[in-house]
Amino acid sequence: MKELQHLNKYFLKYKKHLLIGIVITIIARIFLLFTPRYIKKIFEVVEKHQKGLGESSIQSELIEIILYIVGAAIIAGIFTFLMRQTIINVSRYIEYDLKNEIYNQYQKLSLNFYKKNRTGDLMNRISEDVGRVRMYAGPAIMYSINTITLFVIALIYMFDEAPKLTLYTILPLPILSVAIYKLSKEIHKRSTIVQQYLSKLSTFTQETFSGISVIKAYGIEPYTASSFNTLSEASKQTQLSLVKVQAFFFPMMILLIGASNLLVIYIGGKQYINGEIESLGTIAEFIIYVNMLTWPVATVGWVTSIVQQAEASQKRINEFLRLEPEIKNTVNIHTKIHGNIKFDNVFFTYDDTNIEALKGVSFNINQGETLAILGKTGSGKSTILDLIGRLYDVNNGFIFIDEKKIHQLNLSDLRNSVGYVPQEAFLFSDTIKNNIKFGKDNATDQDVMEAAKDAQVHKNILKFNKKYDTILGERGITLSGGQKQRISIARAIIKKPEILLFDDCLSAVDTETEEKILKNLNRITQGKTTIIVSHRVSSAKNADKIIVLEDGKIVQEGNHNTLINIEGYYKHLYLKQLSENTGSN
Ligand SMILES: Nc1ncnc2c1ncn2[C@@H]1O[C@H](COP(=O)(O)OP(=O)(O)OP(=O)(O)O)[C@@H](O)[C@H]1O
Repeated sequence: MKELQHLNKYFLKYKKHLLIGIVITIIARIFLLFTPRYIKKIFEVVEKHQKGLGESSIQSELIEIILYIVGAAIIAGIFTFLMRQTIINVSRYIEYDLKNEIYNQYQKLSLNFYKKNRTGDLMNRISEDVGRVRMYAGPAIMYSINTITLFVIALIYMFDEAPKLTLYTILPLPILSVAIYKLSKEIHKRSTIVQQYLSKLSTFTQETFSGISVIKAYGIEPYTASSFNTLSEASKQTQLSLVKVQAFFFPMMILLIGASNLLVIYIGGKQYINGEIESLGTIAEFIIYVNMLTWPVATVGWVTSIVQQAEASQKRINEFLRLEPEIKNTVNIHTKIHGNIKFDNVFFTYDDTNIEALKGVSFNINQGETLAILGKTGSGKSTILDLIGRLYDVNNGFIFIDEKKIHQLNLSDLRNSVGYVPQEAFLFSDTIKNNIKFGKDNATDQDVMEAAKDAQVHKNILKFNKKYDTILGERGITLSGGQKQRISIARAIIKKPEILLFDDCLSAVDTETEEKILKNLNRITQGKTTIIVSHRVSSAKNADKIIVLEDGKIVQEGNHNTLINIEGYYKHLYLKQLSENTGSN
């Protein structure tokens, strides 16, 4: 129960609802327990009739009792409804709060966390694990209060009436409870395996459908179909094995209720014959008690297993909730960012791969200047951009923004001042307009259009039927690589940030469009600090400063005019691309 203590703060938050729920449960059970006692009274009235009491008085007594029974049942019904409305509702509130807590924590955690944990696992903890914890926060608590109330009140009545018969009646109940506990555990074990297979099946189908064009192009449909068959066959077997155990549940309940009923009739009958109990009504009353108590007793086993599952799930949830984000904001006051950037002997190694991506990189750019970074693939270009957005912290050396060490800046101010266009454009399944506005929520339609024009994608958008309201992604149209890149550029420039980072984001557009975009960027980025990572000299040639990286180190530094006159990577690339262009003209 240690892990579940995490929920105490929520119980405290909803204590009023819970207390009302508990009181309502107790009232509901008290009214429910009226029925057996009145049934006994009916027997007694009939017995009186046998002893020769007047017909009309018996009739009115019977009608009175029946009215009591109906009245008690209606009240018990209303309170049972309210019981679910309070306690189960609390569990839904807690489920909502817990999901939000986990989601907010996920958002705070750094990129490394996402690399170490699979998306499926993150999703499971926020959906299935929270679902199991909810079963503890609602149904488990409700059934426990229910059982305790019912048991205490019923046992008081029963002992008062016939102590010996009571002992015999409740004898099989602990056996039932233990049996249900064992069965619930087995059901849980098997349903976990069923769940695993279901998620394997959905991952498989999802991947197949996402990669359907590759599958069709390679003609491997029969192979994927047979893999699917094997997987679904295994899944079917796990389902069948689960159903087998589940099938035991009700027969076992019926068997044990039957055994208790038999004991009541046998022992009660003997006691009646011996004169130990006065009325046959007592036996009828006890049979109803047995039937009333069986389900709550069965739930003791069920609830125990729910609590165990919830404890295990909460443990998994707590593992993530206790994680401290690696990148933390330590500055609460706002910091204005101007855009002077300085790298001072920066070293950076990726945790998971142990790859040393930057080895003593130093450079600086003043506010409003443009820096181009070139270099072979894997030389560390994107890493520099990630470090400026503080997606990672450096291992050694310093990054200064406006003469302040980067970790001395308010993190959200820093990120709000950065417009980042990643190497692989990521667009949401939403309208084109919302994808562009993503960087600036309050942007007007005019702003969106301006940004799209500057990114040279406006004309393309107008060709779609619904123009800016065209839905992208799974539910909508698929864009070409170049169109995606340009929408991603529009998203960054609409923000009008102080620092713009372009990570090889013109690779999929033709050189003519590239030229136009660069011309627009030149205008837009006046006064803004811009870093362009590229493999093309055409993107770099107008930059105030160019650096060439090789294996995490700066090997060349200068501007276009100086670098084309020095032997090295830049001149080599320039000549190569020049000859390619003249060749193609
Ligand atoms: N998220 C990551 N986790 C682990 N290693 C990484 C990660 N990103 C990059 N690396 C490694 O760090 C090195 C530098 O990568 P980086 O992406 O900065 O290079 P790049 O110059 O931008 O390459 P490209 O031109 O192909 O985009 C590479 O060896 C790469 O394998």
